[in-house]
Amino acid sequence: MYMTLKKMVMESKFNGILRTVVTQTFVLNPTHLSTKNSKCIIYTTCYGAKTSLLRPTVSKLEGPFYSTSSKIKKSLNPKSELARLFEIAKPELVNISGAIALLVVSSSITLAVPFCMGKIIDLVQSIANDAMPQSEMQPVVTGLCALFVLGAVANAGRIYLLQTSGQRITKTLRERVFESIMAQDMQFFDQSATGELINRLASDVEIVSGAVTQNLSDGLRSLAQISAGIGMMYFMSPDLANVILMVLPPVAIGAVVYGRFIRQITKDTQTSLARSTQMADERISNIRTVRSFGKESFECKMYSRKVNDVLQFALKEAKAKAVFFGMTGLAGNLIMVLVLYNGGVMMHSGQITVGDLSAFLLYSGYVAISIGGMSNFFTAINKSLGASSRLWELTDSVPVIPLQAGVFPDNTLLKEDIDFKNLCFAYPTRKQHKVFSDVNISFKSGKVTAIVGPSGCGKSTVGVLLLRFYDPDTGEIAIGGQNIKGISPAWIRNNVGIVSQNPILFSGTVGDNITYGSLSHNQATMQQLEEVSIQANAYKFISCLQDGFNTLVGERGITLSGGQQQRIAIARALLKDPKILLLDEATSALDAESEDLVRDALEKAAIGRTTIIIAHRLSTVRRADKIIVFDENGSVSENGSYNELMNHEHGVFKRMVEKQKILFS
Ligand SMILES: Nc1ncnc2c1ncn2[C@@H]1O[C@H](COP(=O)(O)OP(=O)(O)OP(=O)(O)O)[C@@H](O)[C@H]1O
Repeated sequence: MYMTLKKMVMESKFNGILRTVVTQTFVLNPTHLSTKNSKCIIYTTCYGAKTSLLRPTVSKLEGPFYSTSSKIKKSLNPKSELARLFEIAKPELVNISGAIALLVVSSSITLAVPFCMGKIIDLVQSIANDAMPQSEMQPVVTGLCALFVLGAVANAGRIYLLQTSGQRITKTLRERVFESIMAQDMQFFDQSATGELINRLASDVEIVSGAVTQNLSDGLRSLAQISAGIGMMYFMSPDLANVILMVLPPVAIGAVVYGRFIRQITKDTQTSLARSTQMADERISNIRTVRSFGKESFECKMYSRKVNDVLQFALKEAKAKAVFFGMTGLAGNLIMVLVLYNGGVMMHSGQITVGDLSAFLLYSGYVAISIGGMSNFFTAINKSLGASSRLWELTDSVPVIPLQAGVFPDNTLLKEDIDFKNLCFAYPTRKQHKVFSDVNISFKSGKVTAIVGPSGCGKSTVGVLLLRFYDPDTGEIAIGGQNIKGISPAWIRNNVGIVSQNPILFSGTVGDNITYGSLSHNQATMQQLEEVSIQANAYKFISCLQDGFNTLVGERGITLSGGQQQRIAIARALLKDPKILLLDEATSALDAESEDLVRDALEKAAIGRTTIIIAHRLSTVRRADKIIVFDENGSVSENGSYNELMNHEHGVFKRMVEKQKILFS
């Protein structure tokens, strides 16, 4: 349950100093709010620029004080969908305004053409009847040419400004969406497909930014031409103009129906496009599995099915588009016929001149073409509303575990023990399956603790809870007695070095991958790189690579052996000099020599650090100071040193060791 405080006045003690904090509107999520002894304890980020833990000694909350997540969405997004859409163009307001000003210039010139043409036709007729000298024509033609050049320059300027603004909006929107994706809770990633998210970044963003720049400009031009064209028609002949207006109401009604349809179909198309991208992404990134099963043609068929879904939506859209554009085209042509017929009659009775009728015809041509332009604009805006609602879903969702909120405690806290107290937990996507029910375990500071147990008992879950990828349902995890819910997750992650069974390296160089562990803006000196590589037993092999630290590792580090990847991962983890080490069975699946090198590096790294080994094999735990044994239900069945556990005659650990027939030296 989220809460929004409209106004909060609060006195807080922070670092021993009493401070008064007043916030206007601010949103709390449930992890930030708890009550203790009837006093409100609020962990928040509202104090100054830095994140802080505010423990108010006196707190007074002034209403309204309301809750529920839907409320929050409303309070965060009071604007209409359309207003939100145009809000993303705000930073480009100057350029877009400039483009609109140039549009006014070029459209005015375009709209003046029929009027001038009408006058020229009447002038030509007068010259032909010898009522005027030929020389009258020259300044008119020269003036017209100058006007056209000005129109062309204005048009070019408009297009340049809009194109560049569109690209910048696309960039900003992509950044915003990517940032929102990066900030989401792990639960979000458990539920979302990578390909789908990539599709939002690539395709939805493009549709949205195109609509608020290029399409907006084209739409405004069409709108200006329709209004000015009709205005000029009224100026020249109100009777004839009235005839034309008969055609517009059915077009407007059709546009509303069509707009709604397009909005929905765009949502459906983008969703099914996302599904096909997701499928392609998964299969291409796992091509080895596909190939080893010989499933290439099967996958092609599956992909074909997915893109066929996209095609079906596209066909529906095409039908609607065809009807609507056919209708607007017909409306335009009807306008021309009506003008010709009624205008001809009026000219015959001397109500208008041939020049006026020609000008009127050109204006009706403009209006007809502009109705087509408006149809395009209308389509684009509605498509964009469909695509943008998928983007707002992402940017609006408030993560339950924010990346930064909470205190950054003094690093001396890291010298304290880590305790899991009365901990109950189930993964949010599998609520019915309890991984832990009332678990109590502790990790002694500076010591090595190994966790063993059958597959699926929750060993790795201990690590993800410590890293606050998820919060426990009840109970707490404390460092030095301080509940980590009040500590910034960033602080915890900065101080935990992780080496996992399958370390993921990113494409880039060896140096880039090690530097990824840096806490100072992704930067490291060559000396630092060398130091951590030596500690990780990686320096020797890196020096033998063709380009040393500048050697490219390929996607996911594919060009390196498993042992080399692990040692780079150890160097990466050591670069931030973590006080806590989380080793998720980092020595499995290696040959004996590599395993020795990795194990030696890890043993050196563990010295002086609180180390947690998630042991999937029992051979790795012998040197641990303490071993925690989980049963298949995630309960602790035993704990103690290796020798203590092996001395339990019918102990679980001893049975496990014997069962696996592991030989210890
Ligand atoms: N992200 C997740 N969403 C839902 N369930 C999960 C998730 N991750 C793990 N689980 C489930 O939680 C349980 C504990 O998983 P965990 O990975 O902690 O076990 P483990 O003891 O480390 O297993 P193994 O030794 O096989 O790696 C398992 O039943 C697993 O299927």
